[in-house]
Amino acid sequence: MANKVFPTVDLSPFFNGENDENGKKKAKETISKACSEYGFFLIVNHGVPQEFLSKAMQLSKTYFKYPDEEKLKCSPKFGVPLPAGYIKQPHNVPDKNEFIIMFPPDSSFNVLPSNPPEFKETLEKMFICFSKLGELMESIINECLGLPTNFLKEYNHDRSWDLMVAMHYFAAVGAEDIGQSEHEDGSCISFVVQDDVSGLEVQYNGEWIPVIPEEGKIVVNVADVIQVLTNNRFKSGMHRVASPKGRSRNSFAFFYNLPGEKWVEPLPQFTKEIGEEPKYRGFKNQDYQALRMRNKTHPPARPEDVIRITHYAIPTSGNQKFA
Ligand SMILES: O=C(O)CCC(=O)C(=O)O
Ligand SMILES: [Fe+2]
Repeated sequence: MANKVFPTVDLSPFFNGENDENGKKKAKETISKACSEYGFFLIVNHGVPQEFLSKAMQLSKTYFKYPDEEKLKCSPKFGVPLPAGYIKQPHNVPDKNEFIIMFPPDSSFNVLPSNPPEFKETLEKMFICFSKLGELMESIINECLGLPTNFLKEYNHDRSWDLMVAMHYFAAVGAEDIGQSEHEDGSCISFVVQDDVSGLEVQYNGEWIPVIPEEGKIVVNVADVIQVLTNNRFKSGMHRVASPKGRSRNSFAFFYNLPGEKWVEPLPQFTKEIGEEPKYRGFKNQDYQALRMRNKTHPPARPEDVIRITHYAIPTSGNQKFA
């Protein structure tokens, strides 16, 4: 079954030098439409070889099958600002998953597995591939939005806040189990590589639409930072991962982030230059990220108390949804 809603964008024109202007234009139109409606699309010919992705997925599956005592050898270091390493969700949270979080390969926070052999090196290589892909996607989105050349690149110049997560979702046991609860990503742009077990779903027109796994395709979504900068022109899509039935599921997520010290607010191009009121008050990225982290460390009793980007929304008559 192929994806009904989410379009596939061929990125090959962006690797062919200057000579496929038509191909680039088509890709940008598709991306712009998807981002203004629901924020998700898929990419092919993205420059990350399929054999490499399959190998990474296989190594990740092997790792997560190890007994806990082996996996716990990668427990996060004490005293780090953000935990990197192996983490299993506590029993009292609805999300039934475990994962390895990593920062850029040169980060001293990383605690990466020494088994299976080659897993660590593969994760590090993958991080670098995704970081490059993030730069490319950011430049395409910059063009889709008609921003000055290199605007986003200069604004988001420091890659040390990027992170990658190797995820393992446990097969469903109870009816209310969820793989990952509904959320929007707090990044600029996110990438997901899924195995062949479905689960990722995006909210669109009040329905949860599955993003069907297709070999070789990488899922891309624009996230909260882009939504705020563009004053909602591009949407940070709400998504979740359903609990896999019968067998477990593996995926990789890469978050192309904005450095913590950056100020985020709707850009003049999407507000005063076009006569629109800003839909968000400005904030320092790290303050928002800290609130999101608190959602995880101290989950609020009521789902409506989870801090999302709407925390910064300015309630106006034209912004009823956020009031
Ligand atoms: O595993 C997936 O398919 C999606 C993961 C995700 O949405 C996330 O980690 O933010
Ligand atoms: Fe996500």
